[in-house]
Amino acid sequence: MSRLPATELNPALLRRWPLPQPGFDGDKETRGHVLVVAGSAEMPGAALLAAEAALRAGAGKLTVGTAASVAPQLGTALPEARVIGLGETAAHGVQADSARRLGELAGKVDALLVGPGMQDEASCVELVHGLLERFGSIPILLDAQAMCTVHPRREPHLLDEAVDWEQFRFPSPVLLTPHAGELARLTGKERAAIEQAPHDAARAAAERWNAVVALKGATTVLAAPDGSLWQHQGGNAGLAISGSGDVLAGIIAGLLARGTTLEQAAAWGVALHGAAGEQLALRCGPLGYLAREIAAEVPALLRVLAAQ
Ligand SMILES: NC(=O)C1=CN([C@@H]2O[C@H](COP(=O)(O)OP(=O)(O)OC[C@H]3O[C@@H](n4cnc5c(N)ncnc54)[C@H](O)[C@@H]3O)[C@@H](O)[C@H]2O)[C@@H](O)CC1
Ligand SMILES: Nc1ncnc2c1ncn2[C@@H]1O[C@H](COP(=O)(O)OP(=O)(O)O)[C@@H](O)[C@H]1O
Repeated sequence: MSRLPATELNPALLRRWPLPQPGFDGDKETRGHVLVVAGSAEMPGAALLAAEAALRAGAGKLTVGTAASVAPQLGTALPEARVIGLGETAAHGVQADSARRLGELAGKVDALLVGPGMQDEASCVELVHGLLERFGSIPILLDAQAMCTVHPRREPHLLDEAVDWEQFRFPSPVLLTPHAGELARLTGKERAAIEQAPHDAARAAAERWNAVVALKGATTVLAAPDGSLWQHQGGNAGLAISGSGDVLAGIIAGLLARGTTLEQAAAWGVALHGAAGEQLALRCGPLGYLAREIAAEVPALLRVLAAQ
């Protein structure tokens, strides 16, 4: 099969791919309710970064599921959210049976993000499988630890002996947002090999797992299971900062809640994140701006990109 080259994700392309816009009389429900399952005792900040970014991308309503020990602080830091405290494992993960509790929200939320700042791979993977069963009809983004669902590093026997991980595929596409280090870990390849051929790596992962894959880096490559391929060049090295990927995941989840496809949310999310980095570099300097400052740039950029 001939392979088409990657399409450049630039403002002109995004203009031809407009985001769903609410009517002037739309209430918050019309812009979507996003559920973010994220954070742990050691990384509560990742949940805060991702969840706030979802609202900055225009989602109307936000619920966060996080480790019970940090839920009250998260609720105080993010008063716009409903925060559900979930039982914790000894290894600081969210207990897998939390999928049942969160499942009460099925039918009430429009997009699901799982993974930023989560710990305990085994419980996380079981939790994700439980969430996939319950939220299969809405768009799902798996980031960070939650991506281990495609191939757990440790203790797969704890999960389901019948699963052949080499054959694992999502029953319907989800969105994955690995950096090269994560994709290396998930595929068993060397990070250098991924970095040398990111287009091939993203496309192979998308086809293998039946996922839309955003392979993050200075150039971010976006691949769909049907072989479609985009790339985004923009932003700057200041975006390579702790928590930046958590913000990107939140922006994309917010766009998904507004009614975009997985591909469109990833394309717009990557472009908005890069443009936010460019704004911050102009205002603050090329390095040293903080991940927590990225999301606040997004509303104005949405206006600019949508209006061009
Ligand atoms: N405030 C917080 O609570 C934060 C939590 N974070 C969470 O920390 C967890 C682990 O993050 P990391 O992936 O940085 O884990 P690691 O720092 O453990 O990195 C894993 C591997 O990937 C490589 N790697 C890291 N970043 C890379 C990149 N941008 N490109 C290529 N290779 C890269 C590393 O060299 C390493 O081999 C995630 O759950 C994330 O959500 C981080 O996002 C930082 C902020
Ligand atoms: N040199 C660069 N130019 C543009 N964007 C970059 C550059 N380096 C990293 N990025 C972007 O910054 C983000 C970093 O995400 P990630 O590595 O997951 O961070 P973290 O895990 O610390 O939150 C990605 O979206 C990546 O594409």
